Amino acid sequence: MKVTVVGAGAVGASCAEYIAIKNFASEVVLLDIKEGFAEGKAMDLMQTASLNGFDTKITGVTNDYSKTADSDICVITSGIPRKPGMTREELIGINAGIVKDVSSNLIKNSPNTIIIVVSNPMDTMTYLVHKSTDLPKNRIIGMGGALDSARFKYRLAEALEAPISDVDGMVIGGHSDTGMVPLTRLATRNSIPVSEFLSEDRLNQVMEETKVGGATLTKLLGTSAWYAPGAAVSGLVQAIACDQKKMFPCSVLLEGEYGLNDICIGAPVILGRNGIEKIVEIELNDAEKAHMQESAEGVRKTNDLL
Ligand SMILES: NC(=O)C1=CN([C@@H]2O[C@H](COP(=O)(O)OP(=O)(O)OC[C@H]3O[C@@H](n4cnc5c(N)ncnc54)[C@H](O)[C@@H]3O)[C@@H](O)[C@H]2O)C=CC1
Ligand SMILES: O=C([O-])CC(=O)C(=O)O
Repeated sequence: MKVTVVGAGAVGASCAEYIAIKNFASEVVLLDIKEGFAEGKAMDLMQTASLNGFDTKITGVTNDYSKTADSDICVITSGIPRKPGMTREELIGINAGIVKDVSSNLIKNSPNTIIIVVSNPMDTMTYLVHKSTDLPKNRIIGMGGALDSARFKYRLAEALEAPISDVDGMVIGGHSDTGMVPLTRLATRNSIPVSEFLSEDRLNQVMEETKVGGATLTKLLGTSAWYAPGAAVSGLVQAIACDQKKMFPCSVLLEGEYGLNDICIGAPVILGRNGIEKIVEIELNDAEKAHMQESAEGVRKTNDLL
């Protein structure tokens, strides 16, 4: 199993590290445009191999796509991150050109690859890969919901004063400060709806904290987060590489599901060796449906800027 990660910055390197530590891939290629940067990150990571007990071979290259040839999975993290006070959508001007070029170079060298898009604004970048390449829809996956759901569980556990392993929950919709749809109605602690333990006000607070999860970290760090994003990507990569048939909310091209068409937005999917093997349609209540529609309108506005 060969995985390429484009962008050896904060998220790309964290993603390569988690993939290596989980020890399921034979090879990870890190590619960056900055001279020597990916080589340096790869060497540093390889020097953790004997300490962390992994056999994955990590190599770094400067913009040499021939070294990415025949990758089973390619992750795109290249592009600029936001600074405090910015929205993800403001990154479109620079990141759209980067994602278009990078995806085209990747596919030339790995025509059978599955692409995972991370660069922001992620739903629109995922849509751009659909529009600008011939890859079938099951092989283009946007990573956002897996991260947002992890943040949702963190906030739920905090409110419940419970360990995170007691908590389950999912966030669908757009990966934006206003567009996320945390499904509080379906969230549980050990199969019991969290509404049994938390007031509506507290649940609304959890929902709001989840939606601005990325912005909160950006304010604290001065740039956006990388550990949880890297871990979330590694989870998707592992589900595909190991044919796990795991369910994650991912940005996926919808063709009628959730009443939406011609848009990439977060919905639960089953991930296995073919990439997106199924889009799971769950019954939403009226408020959740309205929230999802509103979220889609936001994503479409950003898509219109392409
Ligand atoms: N979807 C999600 O949940 C998340 C998305 N992100 C997004 O991921 C992207 C990367 O974030 P960070 O790693 O923090 O940024 P970073 O600045 O640390 O790393 C980005 C890397 O991309 C490289 N790069 C730029 N243009 C390139 C090109 N044409 N080819 C190859 N490499 C190129 C840069 O040299 C840099 O090393 C941002 O757009 C950020 O908003 C970040 C966290 C979560
Ligand atoms: O907040 C950002 O800009 C980066 C990101 O998508 C996240 O951490 O959720």
